[in-house]
Amino acid sequence: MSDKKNAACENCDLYNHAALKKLGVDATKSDYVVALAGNPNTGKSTVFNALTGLRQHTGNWPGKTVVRAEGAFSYNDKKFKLVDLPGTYSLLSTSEDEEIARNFILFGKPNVTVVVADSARLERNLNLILQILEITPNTILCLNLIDEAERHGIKVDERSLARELGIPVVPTSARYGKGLPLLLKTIDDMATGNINTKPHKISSIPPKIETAVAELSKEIEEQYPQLPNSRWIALRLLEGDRSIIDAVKQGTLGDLEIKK
Ligand SMILES: Nc1nc2c(ncn2[C@@H]2O[C@H](COP(=O)(O)OP(=O)(O)OP(=O)(O)O)[C@@H](O)[C@H]2O)c(=O)[nH]1
Ligand SMILES: [Mg+2]
Repeated sequence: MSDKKNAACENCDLYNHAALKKLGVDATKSDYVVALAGNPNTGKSTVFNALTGLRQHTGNWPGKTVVRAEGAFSYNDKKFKLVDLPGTYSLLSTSEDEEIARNFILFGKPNVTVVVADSARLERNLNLILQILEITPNTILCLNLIDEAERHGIKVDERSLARELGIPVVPTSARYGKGLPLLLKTIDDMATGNINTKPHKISSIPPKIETAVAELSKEIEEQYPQLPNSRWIALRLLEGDRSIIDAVKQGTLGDLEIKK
């Protein structure tokens, strides 16, 4: 093979996919942590199984994953712990599985959060995507079920979406392994700091509230220096989020932090 041919091969999907090693449940001593979040029934566990080689329960009804599952893969000689979260429509925990998902995104400090969305029902997925962008800039949108969307004549303009959201958008068809090589590469690039995002933020907050948020987040930071996202917690407290208020009252906010 000529050098030119080799160089082309190194950029092709197949080559990059070959850099993947599925490591099953052995998630010890990982270099990076990656969370899989998203609405119920969008294919999170299907992506998880494809990358780890494990067999998390999948099926065509919502609410299959009820606790978080952990697995691992290595890619380009780096070890990634992958965490499959229960499906959730929002981060304002109203049920136990939503709380599990929210707590991990908030306190598990994942290096990368992949939001797996249903391309055929993108609009209803956007609420959660925007909420996650409020918490972490290290987010990738995985536009899954692209085959289903095509079947329904829906074409998503992923470039415009990436520009509007300010994060990478990767179309996939996880059940058929399509798009996963690019997803892997994007996860790797983001974890190693080679991608800068500019996440879309929900419209600005009135100055009075902004002052209150700033004061409150300063106090939270002093009380709980280990906690990331003190601003997000301050916003939830001002909004009256019951589970966060209770955690502060009972002095268990720090306990929400998840050990890696
Ligand atoms: N056609 C098609 N089906 C898919 C694709 N990805 C996943 N599925 C199917 O969609 C269904 C749901 O997949 P899961 O991986 O269980 O979804 P989940 O997001 O983990 O669901 P919860 O755990 O309930 O939140 C399963 O029947 C999968 O086989 C895809 O790209 N195309
Ligand atoms: Mg699942």
